Amino acid sequence: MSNSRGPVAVLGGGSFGTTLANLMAADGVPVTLWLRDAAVAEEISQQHSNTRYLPGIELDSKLRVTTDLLQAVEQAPVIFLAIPSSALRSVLAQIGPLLADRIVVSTTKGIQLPGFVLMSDIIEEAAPKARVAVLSGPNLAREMAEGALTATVVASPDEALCQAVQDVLGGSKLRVYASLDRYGVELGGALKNVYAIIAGMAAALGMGENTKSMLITRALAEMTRFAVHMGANPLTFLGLAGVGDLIVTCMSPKSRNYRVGFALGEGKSLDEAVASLGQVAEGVNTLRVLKQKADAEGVYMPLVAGLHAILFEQQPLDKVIGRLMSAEQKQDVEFAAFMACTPLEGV
Ligand SMILES: NC(=O)C1=CN([C@@H]2O[C@H](COP(=O)(O)OP(=O)(O)OC[C@H]3O[C@@H](n4cnc5c(N)ncnc54)[C@H](OP(=O)(O)O)[C@@H]3O)[C@@H](O)[C@H]2O)C=CC1
Ligand SMILES: O=C(CO)COP(=O)(O)O
Repeated sequence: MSNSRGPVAVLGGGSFGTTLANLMAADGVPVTLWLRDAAVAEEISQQHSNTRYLPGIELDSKLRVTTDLLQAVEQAPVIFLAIPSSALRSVLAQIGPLLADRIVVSTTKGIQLPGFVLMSDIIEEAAPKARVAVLSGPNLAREMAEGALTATVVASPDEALCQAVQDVLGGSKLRVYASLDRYGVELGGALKNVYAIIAGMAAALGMGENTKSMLITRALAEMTRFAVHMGANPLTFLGLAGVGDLIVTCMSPKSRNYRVGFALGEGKSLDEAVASLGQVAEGVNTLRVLKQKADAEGVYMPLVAGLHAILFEQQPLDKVIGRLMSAEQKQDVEFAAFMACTPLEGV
């Protein structure tokens, strides 16, 4: 069934699934994109476009598409998942046993209830015998689809698995770095969405460049503090899946989470902001899950608490900002103390 460059299946025909599948197809990898909407499948196959999610992008004519989930995964030793976190369980329920011994790569940047469930947890529950990795980095789909150069991280303690994903996905437009810290990479990808909402809000409110820099830097401190508390390697957050992804999502109006924040800063309600987007912004749900977990674990996350207060506790923005600015003044990079006692390998 396998060789070092495919065949590959990509599940999910939104912005990111279409982009990843298209990159690999253009690079000569045999790839099948699965999506549920027959009209979109027909458009991709006949017109080589996906106007719902990537308007104006011409897709490679070698990209194969299907609405038959079993057919997509049957012959693929490597399977990428680009399904929103809220839908991952229902998709995997249809194919779990088929995934035994396959490489399954989650690109989904969300966390789900009950508790604090990562996408890799959901995959391992549905497909206990799959070889699971996560992929994360500064990867705005639209830019990648336009051919901009970027890099990403594939993370798993299984080095052969990482190598297989590097072989299949790495190409002239995309460098794929490996990491052993799957947990840290997955947390980085999910957590930065929350801070992108805050950054979008700050931009809409006309806040200064110093303010934006402070926000991004303190966001990095906060997400690292949480992740280290949970068992991740702090050094992961200095890499592409940490600071790399945080910078791009907090600075770019192409990020859907940033756009939700911007709409909120313009005075729209959360429902209006999400509805006008028409695509998934994982940060809204992640904020709920993260706040609950940070409280339960006793981790200090003032930015998360502040955004939660604005979005879900009806607290006025100026009061929240006032509280953040008057909080006790602490040490900079205090989380670096962990680095001295944390091994460099993945955990
Ligand atoms: N876009 C990006 O730049 C990046 C996104 N990601 C992550 O990838 C994940 C997917 O995001 P993205 O592609 O952007 O999302 P989009 O909103 O662009 O697309 C969502 C896709 O998921 C499909 N979908 C939704 N529910 C189901 C379901 N129950 N069964 C099958 N398909 C379903 C949608 O199908 P339909 O149209 O039929 O509703 C659509 O094809 C997210 O977790 C995101 O954080 C990661 C890196 C970059
Ligand atoms: O994860 C992303 C870029 O790396 C995409 O971010 P958004 O989901 O906010 O668009």
